[in-house]
Amino acid sequence: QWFPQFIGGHLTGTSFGIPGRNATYDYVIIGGRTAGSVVAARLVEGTNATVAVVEAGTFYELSNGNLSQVPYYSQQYSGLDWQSHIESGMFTGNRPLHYAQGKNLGGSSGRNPMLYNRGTKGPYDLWAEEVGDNSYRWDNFFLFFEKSINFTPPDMTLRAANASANYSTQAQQEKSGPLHVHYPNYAQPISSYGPEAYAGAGFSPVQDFISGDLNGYNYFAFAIDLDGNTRSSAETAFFSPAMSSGRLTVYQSSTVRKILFDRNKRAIGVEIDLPGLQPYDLNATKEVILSAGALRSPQLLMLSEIGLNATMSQLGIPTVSALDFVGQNMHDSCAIGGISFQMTTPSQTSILSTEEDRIKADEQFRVSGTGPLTNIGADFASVNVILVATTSRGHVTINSTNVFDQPVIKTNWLSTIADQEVAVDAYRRVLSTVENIEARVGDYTAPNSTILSDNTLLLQYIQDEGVGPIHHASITCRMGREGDATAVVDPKGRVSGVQRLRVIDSSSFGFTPPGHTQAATYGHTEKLVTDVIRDGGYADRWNETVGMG
Ligand SMILES: Cc1cc2nc3c(=O)[nH]c(=O)nc-3n(C[C@H](O)[C@H](O)[C@H](O)COP(=O)(O)OP(=O)(O)OC[C@H]3O[C@@H](n4cnc5c(N)ncnc54)[C@H](O)[C@@H]3O)c2cc1C
Repeated sequence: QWFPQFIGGHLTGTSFGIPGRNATYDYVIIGGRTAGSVVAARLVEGTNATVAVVEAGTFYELSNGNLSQVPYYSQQYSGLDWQSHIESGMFTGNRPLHYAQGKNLGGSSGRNPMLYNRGTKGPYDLWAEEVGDNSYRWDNFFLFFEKSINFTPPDMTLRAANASANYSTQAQQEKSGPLHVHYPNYAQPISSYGPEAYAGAGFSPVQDFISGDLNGYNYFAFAIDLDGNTRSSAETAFFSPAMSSGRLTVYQSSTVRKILFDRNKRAIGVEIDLPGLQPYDLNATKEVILSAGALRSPQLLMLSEIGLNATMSQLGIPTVSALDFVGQNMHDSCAIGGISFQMTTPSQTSILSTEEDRIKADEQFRVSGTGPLTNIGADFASVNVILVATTSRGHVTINSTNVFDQPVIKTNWLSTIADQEVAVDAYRRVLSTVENIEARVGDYTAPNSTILSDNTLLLQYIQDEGVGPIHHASITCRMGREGDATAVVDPKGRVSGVQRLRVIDSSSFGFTPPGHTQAATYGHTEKLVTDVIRDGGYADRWNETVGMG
């Protein structure tokens, strides 16, 4: 049972840094979300170092309670988000669009709808080639995926008989990590029509979405903890358990304004802003690790004098390291809408439309861990279209020296002919699945058949009304081979031109595999933190405690 006043077995308040007071740690981590939580936990486990995490948000269990924890409500939030917007443009019908990024311990893993999948094999091999490090090859990288997760097969005694999910024997063996990956105890009624609909459109079943093949249909797995059927996040799985070590200190609701360097360009700490207090410093005797995510890691590098000379000189920021590609090269998936139609089965929303339904579902969730609240509302027959391997590239930059001002985000979705053609073709392909859904009633409500039959009109419709974020930004501090002038970090995540500073998060990928990005972020972080530990001289202890050769 969850007691909100306890985090990781401690009263809240234990293991917390004292705001306003300078302090010194071996490692200072900026951002306690997905990557930052994993770095903190692995450093505590694999070293005897002291570690501080500075996070602008707080524990989502405290600030957002059940809404963050119960799968069905997982996309509702208050105060957990940075409220960023992307620059509107012709490819998004000039609409202002919110771009979510979690602001809490556990990060976007505490704010996302928890889908867990891993991308396909080839792109990992490409990542390895791009950066000249074979650790990123699928066969080698698998070790890092496995380290994070604890897989549980679907419980078919609780799911409906016509909602069985495939999973591989490989998945079954993945039991040693802290992040729970599981199939909900309830499937959306429409999903039972999925196999027939997708097979009719020429797709085949895949054994799961974590073994390196995404080309086919199946149910998604989610980061859900079977014990309570609540969200399993980087905070619950990694961060909070690590707090019991006594060597992990968290500064919550605290925003890093700047990374500090000595005259030899060595990162020596961070400057923190907490409203109502004078700024104060945390010193790092070994390294500063930047894990502020794909939108805010480049922002913080630029505010810390690392980036494109032209941008920074306009704002009067001097340069410690002139790196032209900070914030450039942003890879991002985008949702492009879908096809709406009426159906005879209950939908995600209609199933809980009355007060009585909600009370019943709540009781079912609490008493037996079953029912609609265990499911986020999307299985595999929701007819959303997402471009997962895009060729359009965006960027992130700054127009202010204040960390509390939003970074400028330009996604440029659908700006290449290739992405435009795939978008139109994807709608056609989806159309052929929808044709086969027996539960569909009548014609489509949107887009109408005139638009659907004309490529130009359809593309315009997608740009004006369909395209939007699914929040998978990455590579804004791109990893490249040592000496690559277009890269920001090397294959160990070390920032070029300075010392003792690494970027470990989704911004420092070398290539973004198709699919959702949290599994790649967990794997990438597990890989880079082994580099931190080895470079810190802790290899022996690491091998002994974690068994990594
Ligand atoms: C709404 C949403 C839905 C998503 N859905 C899915 C999904 O279902 N499946 C999936 O696989 N992926 C999903 N993703 C993507 C996935 O969650 C991210 O790719 C992943 O969490 C990125 O991790 P990260 O560590 O790079 O960044 P984040 O998790 O964003 O962590 C960055 C942390 O740094 C903190 N921070 C930033 N600046 C500062 C500062 N100056 N000082 C202190 N702290 C700072 C932030 O508050 C944040 O906690 C989703 C993302 C979002 C936002």
